[in-house]
Amino acid sequence: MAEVKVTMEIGNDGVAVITISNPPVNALAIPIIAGLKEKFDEATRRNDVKAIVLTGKGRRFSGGFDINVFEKVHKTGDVSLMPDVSVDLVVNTIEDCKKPIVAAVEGLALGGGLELALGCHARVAAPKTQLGLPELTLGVIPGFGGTQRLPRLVGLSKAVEMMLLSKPIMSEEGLKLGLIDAIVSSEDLLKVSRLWALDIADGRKPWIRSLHRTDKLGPLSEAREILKVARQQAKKTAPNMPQHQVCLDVIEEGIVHGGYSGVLKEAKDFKTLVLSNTSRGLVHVFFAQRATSKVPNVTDVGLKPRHIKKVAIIGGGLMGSGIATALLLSNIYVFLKEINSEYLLKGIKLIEANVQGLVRKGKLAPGKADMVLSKLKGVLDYSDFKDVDLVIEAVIESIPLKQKIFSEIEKICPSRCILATNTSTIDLNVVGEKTTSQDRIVGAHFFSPAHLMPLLEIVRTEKTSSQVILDLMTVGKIIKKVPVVVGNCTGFAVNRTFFPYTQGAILLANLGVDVFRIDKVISNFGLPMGPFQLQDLAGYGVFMATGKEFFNAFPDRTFRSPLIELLMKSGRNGKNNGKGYYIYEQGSQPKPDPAVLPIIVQSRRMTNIMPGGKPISVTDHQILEMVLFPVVNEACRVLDEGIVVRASDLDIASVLGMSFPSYRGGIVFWADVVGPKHIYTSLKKWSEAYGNFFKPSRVHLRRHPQLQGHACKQNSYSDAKKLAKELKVDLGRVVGSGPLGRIVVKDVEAAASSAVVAAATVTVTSATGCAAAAAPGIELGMVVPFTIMQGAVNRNMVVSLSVPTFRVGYTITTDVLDALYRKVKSGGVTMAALLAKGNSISLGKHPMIYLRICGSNSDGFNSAASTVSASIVQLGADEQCRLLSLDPHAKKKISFSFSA
Ligand SMILES: C[C@H](O)CC(=O)SCCNC(=O)CCNC(=O)[C@H](O)C(C)(C)COP(=O)(O)OP(=O)(O)OC[C@H]1O[C@@H](n2cnc3c(N)ncnc32)[C@H](O)[C@@H]1OP(=O)(O)O
Repeated sequence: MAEVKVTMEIGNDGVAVITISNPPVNALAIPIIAGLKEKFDEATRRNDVKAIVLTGKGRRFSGGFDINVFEKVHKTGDVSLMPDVSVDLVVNTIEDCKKPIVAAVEGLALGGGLELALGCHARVAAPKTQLGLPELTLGVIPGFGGTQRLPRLVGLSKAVEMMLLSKPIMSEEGLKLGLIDAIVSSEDLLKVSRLWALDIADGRKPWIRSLHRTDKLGPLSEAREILKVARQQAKKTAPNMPQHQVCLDVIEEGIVHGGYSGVLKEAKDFKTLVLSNTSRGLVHVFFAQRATSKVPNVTDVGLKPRHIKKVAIIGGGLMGSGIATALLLSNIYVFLKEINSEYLLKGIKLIEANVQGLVRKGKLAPGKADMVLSKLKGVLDYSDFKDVDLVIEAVIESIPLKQKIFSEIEKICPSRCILATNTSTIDLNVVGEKTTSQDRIVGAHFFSPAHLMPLLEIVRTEKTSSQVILDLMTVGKIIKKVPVVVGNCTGFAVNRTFFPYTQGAILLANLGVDVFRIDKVISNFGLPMGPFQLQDLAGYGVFMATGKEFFNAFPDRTFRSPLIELLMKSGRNGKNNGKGYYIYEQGSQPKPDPAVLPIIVQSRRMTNIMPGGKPISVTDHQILEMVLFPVVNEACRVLDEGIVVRASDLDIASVLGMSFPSYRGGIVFWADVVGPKHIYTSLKKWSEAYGNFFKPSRVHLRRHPQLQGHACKQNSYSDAKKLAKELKVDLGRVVGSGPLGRIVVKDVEAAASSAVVAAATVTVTSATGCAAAAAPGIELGMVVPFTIMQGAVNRNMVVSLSVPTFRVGYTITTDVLDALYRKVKSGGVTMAALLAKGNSISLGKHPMIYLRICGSNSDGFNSAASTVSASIVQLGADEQCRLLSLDPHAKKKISFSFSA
């Protein structure tokens, strides 16, 4: 691990170069701040030092104050962990230093990094260096004097814009604004900075203390006007976030009472904001987003991403054209395939419109549009698919059509080619059923509009290879998406978690609550629109189609309402035809349509769920909870089934896929703040009053410690911790079953198994309800310790059986399982079928284990199929597997289809 340190070198010219070294971004960690203080003090003291240059190692000046310290403050509530940098280091040590200090800035100077540079007496930068104060995105304000010095260097308007929008500028613009004094090549940066510092020392260049300047602030009345407009703007754009208004107040303090007074207020208000829930939520999102890049058995097994140069998209509709646009914008060649020239032309036009739209919004230079579009080729057959690296199918949600396409592309595309589907609901095993390339099949679930929405849900099955997942994650990053790897289930992570969102709102409407009030409550909470406006936007057809999937998958907890059908019958189709719950007219905001109310009344009559036939009386707060708690309830199930790698992945997915407010930290984080107990008791109360839709999942209670995240991390026994490290299990996701909820070895083993993608075809449970201790061998009639076996078997599946052996209580060589699979694969037997057969045999041999149908109870052990099968491999029952072939359409039938 690279050392976190500050070094100082003194040259013969009498210039001390102080260098920050804390890779990868030279964050200002506590030891760095202490090191800076020490080196600056030493340089000031020493007679052989005439001037000082401050720089960062590795061509990055600094990414700002160490955000990990915020996290520590959030966990402990101890704000004294924040050192006094602003006055002690930046004002007293740097700005008021008796020797001139020049910042040599390269790569990036963000947040506290830029603030250190602002405290220096001049700034020399390399070309294309990012300069910004993005602290507001973390729920705080600049805290090392940035609110005071930036306006004094670039003027008030620009400084307010940079801070409130958290938008960095490049050094080229910085030079024009006066933030940077000179731009020189990277090679000359230190040389020029040293000379600059000496020039200041010798009076050839001005010695400027930014905090003392007032020339760019303008008259007070003008400044007040700028701040007033900014306040009004922030009220609209950031209504639930305190840091915007505080930032403006602090700037005003400095303008009215002087820079030093502003610095003091800034430091004080910064400490208050660090402790706010907004900062907790945003800092959580910062780390959660970065954590999505770390996928066990994918990103930590030494695989290298392959280069994806050419991509074929099948289907030029809204999704296909959006995905194509995103790829083209990142210089990737795209073949867009349609079934006839009319559709193809339409698809190409949509892409052109997307690109032009970006030009209009200033997001793409006009000269670049042609270059982007030159990488697109429309095709009507597969002849260009022979050397593509990735195919993304984006046709309508029809199983037979998708199956046909996949069996065709499997034959045409090279064997290395990734075969991806953009389905939002259909089981991937079903999509790939007619192929033998299931290891290359993966879900690439984009969100509409695909060229703008940041989330890419990567859906893997138990057969998708790690290499394919890694490649798709890499493409996702290249096209500037945040890829989140999830498991295969109805709706995957985002749609599955949020299906109760619209349903809850419709249920409330049927209970007599006004739909426009519900929308208002939700948008006041921070989502960009309420659930009814969202239905209008998505189109009722989409809503009906996905709704059906959820009704089928989770009949125990879906609410059926005729409302959407009634709306459609009345000629409404949402935004598509300008008429939904709202009226949509060109150029104006959607207006609530009172004419929709009789339709809602009709729906209420038909569902007849209002207690005593009267609308229920609820507060706005209750409305919010009745819409969102069922979502939390489903999130618990999604976590429990291991659909996401870690709880925070669901937070990111909810923020980026559903626009859940980032300052609330995402759906799981928010639930944690609200309190799992309150959520559980509320759901229980409502389920008693209004039915099963609200029934708290059985996993909910078990998940309490999990929702409290870090709490359980500190509450695990050391042997459990050791095992978690070995099995790469995130303890934050583990439910403790030991005394006082502490995590014991057994819990880690169980988590290791369920964290991996759900094989999810069958669930198994033990009649004893818990795992037995590890046995030295398996014998007839024994209770199979499946929770112990699960994790190991699954992990081995996921790394494509590349690990030769594993040990879990006793040793089984995966070669055996591997060899067995190879043997039966050619006969059309899938791994799932093999495992299912294993189950059935185990079932016969071990009476203490029984199977249940998947979906009938989500509290089962999803991945146990593999476990029990491992025992079968051990018993050498291979010849019976040949006969089987799994029909993924009929997952539910699996447990009936095989007899021991
Ligand atoms: C008092 C002060 O006013 C308060 C502050 O300074 S608050 C901090 C202000 N600074 C920021 O907000 C910048 C935050 N960082 C970023 O925007 C981006 O990381 C970046 C533009 C610097 C670099 O982006 P990129 O090259 O894509 O790398 P990215 O993956 O984001 O980060 C690399 C690693 O550095 C870490 N990192 C980045 N900035 C960090 C910071 N300020 N503190 C601690 N860690 C940081 C990331 O967590 C990540 O760690 P990981 O590899 O373990 O996941």
